[in-house]
Amino acid sequence: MGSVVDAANKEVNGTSSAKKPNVIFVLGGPGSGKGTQCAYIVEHFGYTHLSAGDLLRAEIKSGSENGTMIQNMIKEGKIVPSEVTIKLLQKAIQENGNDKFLIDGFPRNEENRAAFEKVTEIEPKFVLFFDCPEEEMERRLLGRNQGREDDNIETIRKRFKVFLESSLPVIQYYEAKGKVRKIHAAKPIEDVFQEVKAVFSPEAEKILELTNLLTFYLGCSLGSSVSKEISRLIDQECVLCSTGIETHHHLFFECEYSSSIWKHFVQAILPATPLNVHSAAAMISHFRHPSQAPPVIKLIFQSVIYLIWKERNARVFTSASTSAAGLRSALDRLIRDRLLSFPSPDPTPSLLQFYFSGPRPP
Ligand SMILES: Nc1ncnc2c1ncn2[C@@H]1O[C@H](COP(=O)(O)OP(=O)(O)O)[C@@H](O)[C@H]1O
Ligand SMILES: O=c1ccn([C@@H]2O[C@H](COP(=O)(O)OP(=O)(O)O)[C@@H](O)[C@H]2O)c(=O)[nH]1
Repeated sequence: MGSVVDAANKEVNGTSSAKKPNVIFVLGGPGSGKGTQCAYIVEHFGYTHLSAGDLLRAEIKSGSENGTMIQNMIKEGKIVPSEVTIKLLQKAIQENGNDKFLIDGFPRNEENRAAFEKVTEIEPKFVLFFDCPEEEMERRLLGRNQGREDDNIETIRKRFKVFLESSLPVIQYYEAKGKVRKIHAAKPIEDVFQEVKAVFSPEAEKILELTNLLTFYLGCSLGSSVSKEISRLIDQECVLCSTGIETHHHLFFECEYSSSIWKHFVQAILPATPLNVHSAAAMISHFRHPSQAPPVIKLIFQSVIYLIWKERNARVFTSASTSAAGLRSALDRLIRDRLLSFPSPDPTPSLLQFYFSGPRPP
């Protein structure tokens, strides 16, 4: 077992992403507080802050050949051509010794996003989205007082329009991938940072790792709403076993209740009980089995995590609870129903037949 996990960990760490910097896109309307919160994140979590707008303004000041073009675009609230901004961002990343960056105010449209991904081959770890009503953003920008040529009411209105028409679709693109962490940004600075801090907490990092690994290995995510809800877990006594603190690791893998669910699939389908997200990933990636195995295993992992999470919520928010045996039966039904809807590969046996070669609930 150890060797399989080691091999998979090596594979996870050895992917090209290990050499690539860790990037978080910080998005939100003009004046939503991106720069302000980035300064706090830098101080608390050691990221390097790269503001695309600041880099463009520095380029104007440097007297570069693009300076006048950039200045005119900013004055009009328009988006500077991708190649100019991406070159500046790439240079800033390369010149910096850090390996984790907040990219603030970029990508501002779909073209920015696609070009950045193509040129740098960097996928953001997640997108921090500061959601703030226009009236509040307008008030803040008019009071910003940094001598910016674009902080006048006429340009501000143009920037809002560009944000709605061009930048929101980028946020929606990442939302569909379960990567957006939305922050309610209309509150006082310290309150906003409390929300930001939760996104960067070790537990949130772990669940991000869990969902990213599952996405990576399973080829599909748990769904953005489930991932978002799971990331809100707070440390309290585990409602499934009442004997541990409900961390993600405990809830999904260590807890007696959960491990009894996993054990149900051991022997016939899974080689061992997954101990953590890495061993889960290892099993998925190193599974040597007939062609039917990968989709079935993928479904088992998704279904177990989903039903454990549902059971946890039922216990936290209602008085209902299901025994481990009851959950195993529900899981069995869920998996069979899902497998019935899968197209059957040739030649037989079907996915369902493969699943039935495993154990049945007692
Ligand atoms: N939560 C907040 N409440 C009130 N004012 C804020 C808040 N966050 C930022 N500001 C102020 O609003 C202005 C715009 O903030 P900034 O961080 O520059 O926004 P952005 O980078 O999104 O354009 C600044 O003057 C800043 O001090
Ligand atoms: O990737 C970027 C970032 C900024 N800008 C330009 O720079 C201006 C100011 O952007 P910044 O992020 O500094 O400020 P915000 O509008 O978020 O307050 C924008 O309106 C755009 O004209 C751009 O073209 N591309």
